[in-house]
Amino acid sequence: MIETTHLTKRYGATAAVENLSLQVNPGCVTGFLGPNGAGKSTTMRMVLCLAAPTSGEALVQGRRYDQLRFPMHEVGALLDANAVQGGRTAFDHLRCLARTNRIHDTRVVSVMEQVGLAGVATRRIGGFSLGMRQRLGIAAALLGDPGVLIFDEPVNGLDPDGVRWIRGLTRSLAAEGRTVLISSHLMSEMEQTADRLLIIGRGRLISDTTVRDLLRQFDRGVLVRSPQPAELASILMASGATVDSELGGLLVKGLAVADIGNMVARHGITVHEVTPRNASLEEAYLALTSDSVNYRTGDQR
Ligand SMILES: Nc1ncnc2c1ncn2[C@@H]1O[C@H](COP(=O)(O)OP(=O)(O)OP(=O)(O)O)[C@@H](O)[C@H]1O
Repeated sequence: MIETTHLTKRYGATAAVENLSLQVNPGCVTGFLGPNGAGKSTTMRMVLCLAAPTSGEALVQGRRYDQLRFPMHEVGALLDANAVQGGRTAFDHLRCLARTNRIHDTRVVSVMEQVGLAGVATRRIGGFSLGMRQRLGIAAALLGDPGVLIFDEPVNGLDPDGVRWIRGLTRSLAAEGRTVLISSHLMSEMEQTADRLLIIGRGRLISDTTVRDLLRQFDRGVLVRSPQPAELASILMASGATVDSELGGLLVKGLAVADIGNMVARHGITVHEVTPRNASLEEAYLALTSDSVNYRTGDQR
């Protein structure tokens, strides 16, 4: 588990992270979302003791990262895939890391296979594409078989096959009972990968929710078309739903599709269409974070 309590980081007048208290639990993929400059990377860096909090604390498995004796066995992290020495081969890079935590070479071979880099193990990292570096960073994170994984923008630079691979990998790591925290700007990807969402803006927690609950919160109703609109509307409204005329039909809020179906069947009303108009995660996210965006282009104002 990852836990932060009143975590704060200031750089001069900039509050990168402000009084952030959150928990990231095992057994599910937690998406860490927020606009540019929201404080995601700074939070992750404080969890990994790469940046010192101005106040508050961040713990992994109940301890500060710098108190862990063999940290790679407890926490694996990918923060910046380019933070590697280009002159080393992929295998040597991982072997050097492995030795600092007494991890055997056989594990290096096995993680290289797991991330699909076995065929380029003896190539220098300097010639790797961003996607290959991301895979290498993930291999490094997995070396110690840790219970906690922290990935900052892991799908950056990955092709669609790679994106799908990360999705499967993170979901299976979570299914094994690990704690998995991923930051990303790709909402469609998060919709498919994450169970829980921690959304921050300007360093503060905006929402601690699940993908399902967030989508429900921004539910835009169900469009129902019927040749008996007035009769249908009064039945739906009598059950507490809100009904508006829209797009040549009725836009119903406050009732699920199944409830509407049961109701029209019970009252013998003919319907020609029942379409849920779900918000996408991207729409819900944009609505939630619209007040927290730091960087906006002229045409978005
Ligand atoms: N070393 C630093 N010195 C000064 N300011 C910093 C430093 N690191 C981060 N910041 C500032 O802290 C704020 C949060 O930055 P951070 O990189 O954590 O955001 P982020 O959510 O990861 O953004 P992005 O999605 O763009 O990667 C920004 O205003 C950034 O400019």
